[in-house]
Amino acid sequence: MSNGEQPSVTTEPHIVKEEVIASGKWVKLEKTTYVDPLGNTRIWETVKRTTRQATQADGVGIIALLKRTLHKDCVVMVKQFRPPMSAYSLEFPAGLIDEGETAEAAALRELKEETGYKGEVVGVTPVTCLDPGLSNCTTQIVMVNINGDDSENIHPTQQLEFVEVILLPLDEFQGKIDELIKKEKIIVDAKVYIYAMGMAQAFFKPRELPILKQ
Ligand SMILES: Nc1nc(=O)[nH]c2c1ncn2[C@H]1C[C@H](O)[C@@H](COP(=O)(O)OP(=O)(O)O)O1
Repeated sequence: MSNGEQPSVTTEPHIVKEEVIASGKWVKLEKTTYVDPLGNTRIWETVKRTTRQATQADGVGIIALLKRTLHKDCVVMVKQFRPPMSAYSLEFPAGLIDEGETAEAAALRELKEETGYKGEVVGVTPVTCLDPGLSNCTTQIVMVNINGDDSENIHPTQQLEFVEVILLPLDEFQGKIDELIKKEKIIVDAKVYIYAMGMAQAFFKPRELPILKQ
């Protein structure tokens, strides 16, 4: 608050009711009635997927690292036309988790379908939200290593003809994305660009300082 006073929080915020306003095959729009921390009853417009299973997350995103002898490690990316954006996007391979499927199994299945690569899971995030001001959609990001020297991965054949696979070297990830954006009309997924900025920080090596302190 501008006068330095704290608002008097009296209530644990909670949902009162959820009413479906419109529903399609894949998504629905709900009117969410909730009580805010000041005890006021308010309305929020919420988007949900109709496909949510008993699994904790709606889908997975896959950070797949292609490792090959005598090559730089590359991140396996996909470019595809996304109707809601009316544009091509650059994303990590991703997809919805099927009923009864684990995030790890969904990641390996989607990676194979979208890129043709067979990978090995090396890590998985907790359930994370994607756009919490708009929707309850959640994802788990699965880290996958691909042995590019394996005969199965030398000429990978993808099953989705409208998905283009793009390999970007990990140590130049942000620069290569910036080059792509300059060259073609493409929208980059926020998860991808944030990962790229994190990688740029991780690979940044200060030259001037001989002694590094924390
Ligand atoms: N919001 C959506 N609208 C649609 O018309 N169709 C949709 C939506 N979300 C998913 N899908 C369809 C498209 C595919 O046929 C299937 C599975 O998609 P999946 O591969 O799991 O996920 P993405 O790669 O992220 O599209 O669902």
